[in-house]
Amino acid sequence: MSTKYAIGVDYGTESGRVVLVSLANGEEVADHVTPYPHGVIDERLPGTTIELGHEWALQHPNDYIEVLEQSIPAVINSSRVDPEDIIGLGIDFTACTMLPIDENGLPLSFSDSWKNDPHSWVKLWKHHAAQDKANQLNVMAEQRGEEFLNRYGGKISSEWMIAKIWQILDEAPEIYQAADQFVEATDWVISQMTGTLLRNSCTAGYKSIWHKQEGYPSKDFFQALDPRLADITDTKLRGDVVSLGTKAGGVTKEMAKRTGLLEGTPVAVGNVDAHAAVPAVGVTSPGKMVMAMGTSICHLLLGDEEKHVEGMCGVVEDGIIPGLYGYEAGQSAVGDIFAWYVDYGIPPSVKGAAHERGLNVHQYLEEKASNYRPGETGLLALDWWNGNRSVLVDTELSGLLIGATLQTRPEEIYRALIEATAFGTRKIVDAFHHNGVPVEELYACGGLPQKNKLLLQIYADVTNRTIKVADSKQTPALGAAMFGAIAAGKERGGFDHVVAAAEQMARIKEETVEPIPEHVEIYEELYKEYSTLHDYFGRGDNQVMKRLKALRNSADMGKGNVYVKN
Ligand SMILES: Nc1ncnc2c1ncn2[C@@H]1O[C@H](COP(=O)(O)OP(=O)(O)O)[C@@H](O)[C@H]1O
Ligand SMILES: O=C(CO)[C@@H](O)[C@@H](O)COP(=O)(O)O
Repeated sequence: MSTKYAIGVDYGTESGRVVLVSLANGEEVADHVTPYPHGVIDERLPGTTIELGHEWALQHPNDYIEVLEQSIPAVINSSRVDPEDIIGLGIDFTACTMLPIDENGLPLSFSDSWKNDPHSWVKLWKHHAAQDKANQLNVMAEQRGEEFLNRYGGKISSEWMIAKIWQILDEAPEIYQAADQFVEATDWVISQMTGTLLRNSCTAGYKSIWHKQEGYPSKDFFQALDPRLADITDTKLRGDVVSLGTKAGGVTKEMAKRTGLLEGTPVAVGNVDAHAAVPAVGVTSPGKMVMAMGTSICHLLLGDEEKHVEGMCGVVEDGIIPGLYGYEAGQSAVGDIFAWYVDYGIPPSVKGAAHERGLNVHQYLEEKASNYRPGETGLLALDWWNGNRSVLVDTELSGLLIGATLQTRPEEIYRALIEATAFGTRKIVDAFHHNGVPVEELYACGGLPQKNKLLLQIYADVTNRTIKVADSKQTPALGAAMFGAIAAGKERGGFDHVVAAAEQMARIKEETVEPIPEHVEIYEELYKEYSTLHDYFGRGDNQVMKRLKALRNSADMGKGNVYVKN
């Protein structure tokens, strides 16, 4: 039999990345990136003057289709692989990235009647404007002693499906009414490729409070939350939930024409970006935490039993690898914090100096920051520029930098920001490790490990653990391709289980990043300081961050420049 291939599509925050992968050894034969034409929509609706409020983040559904149309032909053409030999396709996506669709499966934002209402658009994972709804949901669930809350670390996040839907219902009841269903973007894109809409168990489990045995929370719970939500799971969230690797269908004639794939090529049900990365680095057993490091960090871990860990995003049976419990936690901003600093925080002289050296600003600051030893900057930061996902689960928290003096230099702040994100990861590692879900080793994948060596060393030092690094440019896409090959099945040259796919295709570098004992010692001291600040500002002793956000919101309302629904 000739070599067989699969395609994996990774839908990130800013772009979609497509890889064409050999099923013989996981080699990425070709890859192509399509930046989303509309990017992250967080100021105003495209082509209008309709302004969005703070914490809003939307996307354009057509951008996702653009990725398929641009990048799939590009990888087929550059690899010269015969489409006959491309036996399957899988995708992974940011999540919960959700949208309302009509009876024909079309996004409401495509309709002239609704397109000027921001609530008809895709709400990106980092849309944080539903925090109020998440708070109310958490209070209600706790008062009623809802069991499900334990599976989500004690709190449901505002980033997730129910809070986002409830915000729509509250602020735009007409959009709620008009929506036939609310779906994850990952499921919607698959429906556009195959003509079949199925909900995958990964996003349903982690983002929509669905449980393999118990299903969604009870009608009683939704009734208590808001009587208008009572039937939601039978209506707007209806539909089969199927496990990862299930074949959703074959590529339609129309999509075959637009992508160059053969009609009928098997397509797997949708998956989540970070979760797809786990088998792609060869992790199929407990004790190994995978960090998908990019705009944000997602931390994924496997276990034999269901344990409850403070502030984790969720534990879902079969959620990552069938047969095991999959745990997820995360940090809502990591690369995004460095991007913010580089875009808004540095003087022009740094840009000029970087340019002269032929480096981008990140590379320049990394190089200069590498000359400092741990503790030498005298700085410490809290990494909450986009709120705290784990372990505090509070998007209303914000960033903090302490220790700045007239001598403080930009590269020192850059280093302190990296260290802060490493301390945030250490909180997550400790939360699992001390609650019966051991973390022995770390695996790094995503864009950051490829871009910043200093960052990886700091993470190894702060967590005092060895880090293994993915040997793949597009790890989630490689994982998605594995699930595409599972959808195709063994008889067509694919696989019958993800463990078999991982054994053959996973890619990890030989070289590891080891903690440096002298650094570990100093970071242990700094971590104690971080923990004090973390608890003081994050656990209610000092609510200054929330009061500041409330003041900012009132000021904005006064100026009338926040999107407010009548
Ligand atoms: N040299 C660098 N060091 C640290 N962060 C970087 C560097 N270059 C880019 N970044 C950050 O990487 C992030 C993008 O990560 P990537 O994994 O490529 O994308 P995504 O999060 O969309 O999957 C951006 O937030 C950007 O600020
Ligand atoms: O939350 C999840 C997955 O559960 C991610 O999709 C989200 O953090 C976005 O990931 P990226 O930072 O774009 O890689």
